[in-house]
Amino acid sequence: MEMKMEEILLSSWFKLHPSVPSSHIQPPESRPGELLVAASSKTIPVIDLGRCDDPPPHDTLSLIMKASQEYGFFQVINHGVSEELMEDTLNILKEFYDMPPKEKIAESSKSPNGICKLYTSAEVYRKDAPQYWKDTLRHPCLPSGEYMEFWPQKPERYREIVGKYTEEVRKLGMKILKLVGEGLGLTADYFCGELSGSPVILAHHYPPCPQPNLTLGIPKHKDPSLVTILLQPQGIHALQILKDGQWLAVDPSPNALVVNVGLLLQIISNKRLIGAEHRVVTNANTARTSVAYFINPKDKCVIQPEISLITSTTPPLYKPISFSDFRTNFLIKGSSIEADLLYHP
Ligand SMILES: O=C(O)CCC(=O)C(=O)O
Ligand SMILES: [Fe+2]
Repeated sequence: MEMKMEEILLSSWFKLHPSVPSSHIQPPESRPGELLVAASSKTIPVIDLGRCDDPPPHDTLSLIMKASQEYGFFQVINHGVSEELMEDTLNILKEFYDMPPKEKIAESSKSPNGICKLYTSAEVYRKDAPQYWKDTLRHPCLPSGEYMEFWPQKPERYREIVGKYTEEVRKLGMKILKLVGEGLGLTADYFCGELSGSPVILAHHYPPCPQPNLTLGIPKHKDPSLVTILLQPQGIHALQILKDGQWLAVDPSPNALVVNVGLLLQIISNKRLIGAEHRVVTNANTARTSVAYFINPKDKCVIQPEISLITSTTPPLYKPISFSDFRTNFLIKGSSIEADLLYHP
């Protein structure tokens, strides 16, 4: 029997189960075992962007490049996005997820082609595979405001707050991409045009889970973006990154945003920068809402190693692919698309 969307949404039914249903139990090798988790003192770098203009100017740049080479992940503080706006954005999304299922679905189903939508893992992952412990609201957030007429209108201030947040976080993203461009020896505006022309927002909601050791919020993956900027609440250690075979928990710094290199930037930089693998674990006590801002190219952009980074000793590692093909393949295969794009797997 087909289930209705409002019955599928995890945020609607999780309270009904005192234990994790078999559909959501991960196989033993994917479970968030304790053994691989590094000591909590070992975490990703925190970079102070407020010092950007301090001499010597290259300090921030070299910290960003180093973190992007060694971790593919860092947190930024004094990043220019207002604390109040960050709090308002997390709160409005919590309010969204607290609405009755039918209302949530109606508010996120306004676009004719499903570009703005609310989904649960059953819809994007194979239905016969183990499911993940989250729901996601996804929609474009173009600087031009295009598609905003399809965004939720409830909670009442959704468009105002998320519109303002995505505007501010874009400025931060472009600042970081300019520094990365400079660090790679490219022109300052290398990433400014169509390569960063199609940002989207993914607002995730992970309800409390009665048996966190059996489930995952998001499985191990690299982001299909140039760069992702993540807003997350304080006090919950849910995001983990894979570094040298160990899972490192990201310890949310006060008022920080998390920045990570996506697979597209790894390809364009011919692997000078790495898109680190990461995952999200669940917890028994507190619901977690996080907001990922993906800086994505326009569909027609061709993603390939930048020619000026190719030398006789550093030949291109990846085959060219249009972003629209990349996106379609990523939906089917996930991060394993990386191996398909290699010239010499
Ligand atoms: O919720 C998080 O902490 C991470 C989300 C994430 O990895 C993603 O949206 O790709
Ligand atoms: Fe991710």
